[in-house]
Amino acid sequence: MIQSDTTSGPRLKIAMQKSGRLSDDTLSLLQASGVRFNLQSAKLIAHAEGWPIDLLRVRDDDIPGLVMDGVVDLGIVGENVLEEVRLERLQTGSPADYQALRSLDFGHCRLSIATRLEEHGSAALEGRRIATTYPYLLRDWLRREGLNASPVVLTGSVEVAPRAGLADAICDLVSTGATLEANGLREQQVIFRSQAQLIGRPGDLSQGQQATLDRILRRLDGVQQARESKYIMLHAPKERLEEVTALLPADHPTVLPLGHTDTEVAVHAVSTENLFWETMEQLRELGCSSILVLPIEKML
Ligand SMILES: Nc1ncnc2c1ncn2[C@@H]1O[C@H](COP(=O)(O)OP(=O)(O)OP(=O)(O)O)[C@@H](O)[C@H]1O
Ligand SMILES: O=P(O)(O)OC[C@H]1O[C@H](OP(=O)(O)OP(=O)(O)O)[C@H](O)[C@@H]1O
Ligand SMILES: [Mg+2]
Repeated sequence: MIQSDTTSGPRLKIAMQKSGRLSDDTLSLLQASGVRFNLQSAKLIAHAEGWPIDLLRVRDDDIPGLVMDGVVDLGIVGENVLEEVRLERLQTGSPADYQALRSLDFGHCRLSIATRLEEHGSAALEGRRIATTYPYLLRDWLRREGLNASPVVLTGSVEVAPRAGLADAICDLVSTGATLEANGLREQQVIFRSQAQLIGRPGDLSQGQQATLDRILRRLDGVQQARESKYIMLHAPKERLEEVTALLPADHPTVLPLGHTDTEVAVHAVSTENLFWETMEQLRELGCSSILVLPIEKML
């Protein structure tokens, strides 16, 4: 049978974390791109409404391998897990290739070595035991630093290991630092920085799958761009217009006449950065009024 449209042929399979830190942001991003799923909590697979896309909801640790083995076409996963699995697979001789498609600007965290408050510096790690869920990333860093220390592999509750006498230090994810503080630990060294990534399997997709992916990527870019942008609106005195536009973080503001006055104009601009309070105050000093900074939902 000849398949001529993008809705026939193999569907695009995307793996995402079923339940955890990345789940809500992943679903929100897909939803903002117009890809919606009717999720039933017990089900592993969900079908997108009106798209040839299936969503597989799994443990985040399984996502890189599913992509690298070509079991799914796309995956959304933290770079920390991605790199850990890639290093492990390189050592065990399993397929470890993938395509990095987009950094998604959520799930920001860092993998850090932490010791008890009274200890200082990474030199103190020589010959010590370091508890971690990321032995491959840790060993890779120790090798590059020329340090001899022994990873103690734990699957959870890494932060209690020093208190429990299981290790002298830990190597774990940090975001706000609250977990370290609550456990009397001090962050000594960041060894890896991470955010969520969209990755693709190695090899070519079918024509229809590629068309679906291209469409999603364009929309994701639009969502990301919109999230980073603001719509600025204000009324400006005509005679200070040049000074006003020079202050705006935007290239080509639109200038419109106002019905009720000849001395003022409306200025509208899309800015790729936020408008700081200081700039708003300077605009006020130039005689601007009704200064609004609005979020943008979509951009194409
Ligand atoms: N405190 C944090 N702040 C921001 N992002 C984080 C934080 N902790 C983890 N992450 C990111 O979110 C990912 C998932 O974290 P989570 O704690 O949900 O994983 P998990 O417990 O291993 O889940 P799973 O049950 O899927 O294996 C991490 O691999 C990391 O990329
Ligand atoms: O620096 P903080 O903001 O305190 O974040 C760090 C904590 O967040 C993650 O755990 P999570 O809360 O996801 O729970 P888990 O360890 O049970 O997965 C990570 O494993 C740390 O324990
Ligand atoms: Mg996990």
